[in-house]
Parts: sequence; C-alpha cells; structure tokens
Amino acid sequence: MPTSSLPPIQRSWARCQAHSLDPASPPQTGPVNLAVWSHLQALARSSIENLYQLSEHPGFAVVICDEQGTIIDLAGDSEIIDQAQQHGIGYGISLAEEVAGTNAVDLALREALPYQTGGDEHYCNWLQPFALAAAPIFSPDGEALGALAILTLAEAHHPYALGMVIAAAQALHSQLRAERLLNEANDQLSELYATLDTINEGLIFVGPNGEIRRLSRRVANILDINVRSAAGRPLSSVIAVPPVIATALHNLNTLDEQEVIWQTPNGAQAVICGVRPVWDRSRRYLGSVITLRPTESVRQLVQQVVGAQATFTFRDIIGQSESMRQALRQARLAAAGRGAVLLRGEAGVGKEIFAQAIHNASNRAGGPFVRISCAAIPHQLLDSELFGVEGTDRQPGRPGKLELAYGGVIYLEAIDALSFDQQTSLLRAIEMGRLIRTGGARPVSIDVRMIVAGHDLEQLVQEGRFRADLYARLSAFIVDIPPLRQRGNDVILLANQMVQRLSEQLGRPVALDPDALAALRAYPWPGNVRELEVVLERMAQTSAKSVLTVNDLPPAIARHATPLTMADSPRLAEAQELSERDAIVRAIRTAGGRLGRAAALLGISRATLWRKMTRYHIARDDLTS
Ligand SMILES: Nc1ncnc2c1ncn2[C@@H]1O[C@H](COP(=O)(O)OP(=O)(O)OP(=O)(O)O)[C@@H](O)[C@H]1O
Repeated sequence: MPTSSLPPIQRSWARCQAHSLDPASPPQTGPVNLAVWSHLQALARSSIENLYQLSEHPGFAVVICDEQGTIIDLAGDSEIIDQAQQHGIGYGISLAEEVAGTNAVDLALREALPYQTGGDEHYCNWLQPFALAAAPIFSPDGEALGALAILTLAEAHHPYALGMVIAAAQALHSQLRAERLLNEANDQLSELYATLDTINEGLIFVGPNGEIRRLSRRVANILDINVRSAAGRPLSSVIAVPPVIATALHNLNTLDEQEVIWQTPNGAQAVICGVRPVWDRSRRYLGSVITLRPTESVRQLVQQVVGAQATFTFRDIIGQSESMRQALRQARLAAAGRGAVLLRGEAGVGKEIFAQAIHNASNRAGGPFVRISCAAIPHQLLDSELFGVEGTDRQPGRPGKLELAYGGVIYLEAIDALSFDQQTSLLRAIEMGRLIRTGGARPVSIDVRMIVAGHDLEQLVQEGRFRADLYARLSAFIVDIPPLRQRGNDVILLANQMVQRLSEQLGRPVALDPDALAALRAYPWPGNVRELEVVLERMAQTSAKSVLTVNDLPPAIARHATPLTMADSPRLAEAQELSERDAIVRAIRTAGGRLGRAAALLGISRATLWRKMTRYHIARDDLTS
C-alpha cells in the first residue's frame, strides 16, 4: 500500500522508519524563536490558566509549542509536570517528528488539524507513557503560529481533552484577530487625528448632548479657544454658539457652508461654517460635525476659481505715438506709487488693459485683481456687490468685491454711476480701511488699492453730483489715455497685430492691403480700439480672402480711403510695407513653400508674388527649411 493512502499516524511512523529514527533516542532540544513568540506566549498563558482552572479534572498539563514544535510553555498539574520532566520533557524540548517521532503536536502543525495520540501510538519510547491532544493556533492571516496541547498520562487519557484544546486554540485565534483589529483601528484613528490637525479647515465634533467630543487644532486659531481645556465640555460653555449653528445642532439638521459670525475673545470673527449630523448604521444620532474655514482662505479660493487675476502687462499695450508714450509714462509712475489711480479716456481706449498692467507692475501684483462695472449692475444691487451683505439667522452673509480684493486691486469702472450715498460709503471705507456690510454693524477690514475710471468726473464734481473729497482721494494718480484718432500710426500697428492674432485663431493667413490700412488710419474711430477690434474681426470672418482690401471695409471707413501719395508720411508707407511683407511670409509658410498656393491665398498673381518677394528680400528656402 502506498504510504500516501495511510492514516496520518501510520504515515508519520513510515516517515520515522524511513529516516531510521531510533525509538530509544532521548528527547532533544529545538530552536526557540523568542522574538516572534513572546507576544503569543503572553496571550497563551492566560488561556492555559483558564483551561486549567476551569477543568474539574486535574491530572493534566497544558503545553504550548512554537511553529517548529518546540515546547515554550508547560503548566498545570505538578504531578504530571514532574513525571514529564522525569522523561526529559520540558521547556525547549522539540516535539518535531524528525527528533521526537510520531506525536499529536507534530501532526497538528504538519496537517493544520487537531490530533490526539497516546501510549504506543507514539514512536519514541520517552513519549509512550503519555497521551497528547493538540490543536494548531492560527494567526489572523491563517498561518499556523504554533500548537496548544493537553498532556496526560496515557492510562489517564482525558475524554474531553481534544474538545478543550480545540476550543482554547480557537479562543486564542479570536483574541489575536481582535488584537489585530484593535491595532488597525488605533492606527487609523491616529492617522485620522493627524490628518484632522493638518487640514486648513477646523472641525468640532459635538456629541448628542452638546458636549465637545473632539476639536482639531486649527479650531484653536480660528476661534481663539484652548483646545485642551475645551474637550469634553459643553460647546456653549466654551464659546457663544451663533444661533444658526445652535439651531442646526438642536434640530439635528445639516447646515450648508455659510458665513457665520462668532464672538471670540478677539472680537467678532466671520467664519465660513457648515454643520453635518452623523448617524450610525441603525440611524442612532452620534453627534454633529461643525466645519470652520477662515474667510481669507475662502477669498483665496474664490480668486483662484473666479480668476480674479490680471493678465495684461505693459508689454501687451501697443502704441508708439507720443500721446501713448505719455500715457504709459503716467501709468508706470502710478504703478510704482501707492494711492488710487484715475484712468481718463473715452470708451474703448484701453482703460481696463491699463488698469491690469498697472496692477501687474505694482507691489500688489501677487494679490487679486477684481473688476466691477458700476454701470452694469442694477443700482439696488450695487451696494451688496461692493460692500457685501451681513448674514442673518435666515440668510447667510456674503463678502463684497471690496473684501474679495483683499491684498490686491479693485478696478471700479464707470464710477460716476455711484449714488451719492454709495460715494459716501466708499469714501468712508477708503479712509477707515474698514467697511460695514449692508445690513450689518460689524466693521470688516479691507486692504485694497483702487483704480477707477469714470465719465467726466470733473464736470460732475463741479455740478455737485460727485463728492469732491472722494474725487480728491481717487485721483492721487491720473492717467490720460488718448483716443485712437490721436495716436497716428498706432492704428496700423494695432491693426497688424490684430490680423495676426486673427490668422492664428482662424488657421489661415489674413492681411490688410496698403489702401485698406490707409483707410483705417484716416478713420476717426469714435469707438476707439474696441471698435477697431470689432471691425477687423467681422471682416476676417465674413471674407474668405487672405488679403483684405478697401472693398471689404464697412462703407463708413472705406470712405476715408485715399491712394497713397507722396504726401503720405514716410513712416506710414513703411508700416504698410512691413504689413505686406508680413502677410507674404505667413502665406508662404502656410502654403508649405508652394508659391502658386501662396499667391492664391494672398489673392495676387504668381508674377506679382515674385516681384514682391524680390522687393522685400524674401527667400522661399529660408521660410521652408
Ligand atoms: N494699446 C492697446 N494694445 C492692445 N490692445 C488694446 C489696446 N488698447 C485696447 N486694447 C484692446 O481693446 C479692447 C478694449 O479695451 P478696454 O476694455 O481696456 O477699453 P476700456 O477703455 O476699458 O473700454 P470701456 O471704457 O468701454 O470699458 C480690449 O480687447 C483690449 O485688449
């Protein structure tokens, strides 16, 4: 019969014989893994003691072996222990089959099942006076960590021994699992607490009776309270709880994030707060979490999301005329200064682009750039837009643009649209560095530089419709931006830059022929740069031609077309040539060097293209290599 089909005890005997193990060989010591075992031993000790004390049948000892089968603990009936010792059985003795022959401990470890062996089932003589019932002890991962066994005299074999060791080994396994779970839960809790303390938001966990269960450290700075002494006390005894929060806690309601005023030892503080009740699986109320965020962190977030940033710099402002140079000089001076800036100029001259450039060149460049058009907002809403709204029990508070621009610049467009009352509030806010929100009484500090633009402010001051003291405050620096008709050839520079941008947007070359440029230059542009932008955009979109001519211009502008004459300024002719050269270069590049295609794109003959390339020294190879 093959040994594999034999029962486990006989298989073990067959192995011992195959290895010529001498049944008369004495007990031998084995290796003890103390480091790994020390923890289990402490746990097992209490199991052994329970096992022993619970038993009504003295006359046995409990043996614990490590995963190699070495005895690491032996306790119980002193008579049995004495007898065992007389046969050389004790701490450190190995019950591994290789040295101790067939026995229940080795079988339990080898087969991962409970076993009992007794008398002459044992292979070695020194074990034959005894009976063993053993069960493996499993780790939480299911590995055999060792074995638990009951040792009796062979003739006094205990009928319940196997059941007892199985139950005790299982209890040990459960204990190990519980310990693992507890350790994991503790680790997770430590991670959670560490996380709570590092996040920028403050958190208060309030229990069902209003007591503070947990406070993150951030709460200490936001509300100016002592975290240590607060824990466990009723929240209302530590700080006055604002009514909206108290109501949400009392009614076990959720409160969406909103601005709430807390009376802290440092005075009234506006904090963005939310409340969320927490329920367990059986819908039992465990308490509520209050979240607290300092208003400035929300301001920064709003700026990032809403993009309260200035993109233009002085380099983006096109203009070489003397009038523009003068405006740029004034603007640079303003950027270096600290007071408010008044931008004067007709509609569409580029006041906003100047405002952004000043902001970006100033020491507030890192702060927000917030724009508000006083004319575009209905009068009754302008107050709340500028100064914000104080929260009530029914309505959450909201900061205004003056608060949102903290640390940066506010660009107030059409400031002449402010009512007299609004002018007064604005003046007070500038002078005090603080404002009172609409419907509130609490001062909120502001730190903002004003750049303003308005229509005929001086005239309004004279008529008594604009406060002279406010005008004086707002005009620490004045920048006069000239109308486009006073900027000479800047029109051509701007037009060329704009058609280049349009070419990129449309993905095809767009250029203006010299006569069209001359007409643009001569037109008085009542709508200034914005009108120029709109006209060119419309032309490029409605005409498929690459070179736009006078015929493509709106009639009101085309009327100003006069062929170039000797009387034209040499700088104009130069600018027109530059523009033409530029258009040719772009067309050749777009056509990948094929001149027939480039000529078609430009709407001129191949021969004319050749002539112009020679005149402007354009080499095709330079463009396509
Ligand atoms: N010098 C310039 N260089 C380049 N682009 C300009 C220049 N001036 C104005 N623009 C462009 O013209 C358009 C109108 O400019 P902007 O909005 O700054 O004018 P504005 O004076 O503030 O107008 P409004 O008075 O109507 O508010 C914008 O698209 C701007 O980018």
